[in-house]
Amino acid sequence: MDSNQNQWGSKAWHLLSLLRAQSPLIQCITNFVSMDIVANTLLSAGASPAMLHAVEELPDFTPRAAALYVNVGTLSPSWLPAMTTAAQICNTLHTPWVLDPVAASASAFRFEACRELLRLKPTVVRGNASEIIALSLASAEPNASASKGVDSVHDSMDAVEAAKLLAQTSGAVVAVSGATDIVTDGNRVVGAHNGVAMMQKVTATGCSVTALIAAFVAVDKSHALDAAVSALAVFGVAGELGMKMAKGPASLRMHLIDALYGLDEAALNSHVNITSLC
Ligand SMILES: Nc1ncnc2c1ncn2[C@@H]1O[C@H](COP(=O)(O)OP(=O)(O)O)[C@@H](O)[C@H]1O
Ligand SMILES: Cc1ncsc1CCOP(=O)(O)O
Ligand SMILES: [Mg+2]
Repeated sequence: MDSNQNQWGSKAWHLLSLLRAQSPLIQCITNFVSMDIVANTLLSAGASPAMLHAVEELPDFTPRAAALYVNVGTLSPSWLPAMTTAAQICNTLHTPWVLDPVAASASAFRFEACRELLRLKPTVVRGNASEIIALSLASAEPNASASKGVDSVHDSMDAVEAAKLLAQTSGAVVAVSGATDIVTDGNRVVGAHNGVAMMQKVTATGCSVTALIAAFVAVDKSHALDAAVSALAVFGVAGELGMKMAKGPASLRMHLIDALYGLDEAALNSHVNITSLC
């Protein structure tokens, strides 16, 4: 193993250890499908999740969160003001917040909501390749043929230039999940090669890894790219370890969460596979 791998392994372990020690409160405004697995992912990693989305509660609650996670998966008009208000509170308090633009191009309403949220300066945006490609285009209209609902029709490597462009125009660190997870700040591009294909067969694994990115950013606000890469690698390693015990998607879900909870330094160091892509 080369020294870069050792450095990434040490960094990812350091951040996971901080997360376990600090147990940061992560406010999640996320879709109905994902609520259970997102909360269990955050708990097993050491964070403290809370699913709150009533606008009336935000002035009291959002300032207490160490990070905010916003996910538009089951967006409705009544939820959007909660998302934008919570993001604005975070910006005022310099609290990091992370956006998951699920199915960004599914409809004009959702596409415009994602663009409005992007204007509120998320710290990190994590999507699959189709979502990131859709959002990076200059067009004011979504291209419906460029995606299939919540699932990607592109490989993550197809989205490298789109991710760089989106990072440059939004100011966010942009992460694209897939066989290779890609993370860029518009300049550096890093690839995390962990995970197993079966993770795509468990609903809301993408939502879960975005929430995990929020937890990692909560414990290292000033290094969002490193935190995002580490979270993606940790989740991918948990998937690899979980897959050794799993018989299919349902048992992978259970074993991935168990593997994340039990992940130790030796296993993380020996599995982390992160490279610089430019
Ligand atoms: N072909 C693959 N090989 C390994 N890991 C994968 C593969 N596809 C997706 N993953 C992993 O599954 C998780 C969810 O990613 P993805 O399916 O791209 O997100 P989404 O659910 O938002 O479409 C990520 O942790 C990603 O690294
Ligand atoms: C199936 C589905 N429908 C609306 S949100 C959602 C979950 C999407 O989760 P992910 O983006 O992690 O696959
Ligand atoms: Mg998704």
